Amino acid sequence: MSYEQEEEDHYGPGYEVGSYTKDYNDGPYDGENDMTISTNPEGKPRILLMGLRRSGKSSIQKVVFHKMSPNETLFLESTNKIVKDEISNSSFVQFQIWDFPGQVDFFDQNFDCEIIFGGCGALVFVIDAQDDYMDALSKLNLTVTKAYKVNPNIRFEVFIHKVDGLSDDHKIEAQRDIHQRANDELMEEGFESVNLSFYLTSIYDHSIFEAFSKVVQKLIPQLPTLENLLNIFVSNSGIEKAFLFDVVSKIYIATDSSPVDMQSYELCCDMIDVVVDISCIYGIKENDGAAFDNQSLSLIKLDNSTILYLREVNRFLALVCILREHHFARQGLIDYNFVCFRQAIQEVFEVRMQVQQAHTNVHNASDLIQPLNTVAIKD
Ligand SMILES: Nc1nc2c(ncn2[C@@H]2O[C@H](COP(=O)(O)OP(=O)(O)OP(=O)(O)O)[C@@H](O)[C@H]2O)c(=O)[nH]1
Repeated sequence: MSYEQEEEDHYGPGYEVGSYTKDYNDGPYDGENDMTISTNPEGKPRILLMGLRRSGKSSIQKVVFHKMSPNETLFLESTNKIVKDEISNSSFVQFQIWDFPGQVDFFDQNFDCEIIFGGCGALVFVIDAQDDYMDALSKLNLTVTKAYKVNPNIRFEVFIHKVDGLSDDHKIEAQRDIHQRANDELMEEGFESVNLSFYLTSIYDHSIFEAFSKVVQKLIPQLPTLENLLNIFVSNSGIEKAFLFDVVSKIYIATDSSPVDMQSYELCCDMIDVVVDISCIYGIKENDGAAFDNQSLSLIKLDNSTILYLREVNRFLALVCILREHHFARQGLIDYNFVCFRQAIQEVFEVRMQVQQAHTNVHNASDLIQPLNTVAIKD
């Protein structure tokens, strides 16, 4: 339905929304005591967190996925074995994060590169920008070249981390310098086809959530479909910007194709916090006491004639939109288009579920005859 023809919109308030999501098991579980790890049997993408000691790997994982407040990370102990964390809190955000100890030694015979890098979707390398980063750059080079030889499909993501302590000029300079040195070194060694992406991050602001959103998005094969749906939705509803959020982690798994500015993203994150907090305090506790359900909806009017509008998409996903107040006069149209959008998302889920099911069946069958490290990880 187009923005111009809103007169005819009808939608029923009692529409049924199914959820195609699984229950999730939150919380970390310890990995094995050694470095011999088997591949994830469900074929979920795996994200590796690597970097020197105290660069901030565990803090990132705890803040983004376990709601730890940044100040509490001061008390985190050093990781001395691989910690595997299953992130399955949304149908689209399902992956494993493996947090590596800073002193990991690739030449240790317990470190099986084939298994570790073979089943990996993305490798996040964390560099402490407040420290001298020359050692980190050598380790980055060693890690990337080792991993690339085993699996050239890995996405390499470099977090230039702890930038909260740096001035704006210093940040830009650090990024330029690290970018140049890392790429020059790879070129010299003949790895010119390796592509590194760089992000300036800190756990003390939203930059770490934004960066992780981009890392995760690259692992979602349905991303172009989701972006397309969002583009259609915003252009027909008079909306300026829309984010599809994973509510628990506040990672956005897709947005429309207009550029993302940090302020808009932060506003939307804050809105999710408000909705979840209010629901937790005043919401009616049903069976599972969830603070976010299929009735979740919120509207916030800002004093600059802007509206933030949140709607539940499924048990784990929310759509958060930013629009001008006068466009919200046509709320009926927006809501009707939203119902169409939600329906389309469900169809994407259904297809995805079928593909995953088929993948699991193939995987189970192939387990009998082939070693685990040859199993495809991506959906
Ligand atoms: N200023 C600042 N400090 C941070 C940031 N992220 C992490 N830290 C601090 O960095 C220190 C080390 O963090 P960890 O998460 O334990 O580092 P790690 O890389 O997991 O360390 P290992 O387990 O030894 O490999 C902690 O004191 C954190 O509070 C950040 O964005 N900014």
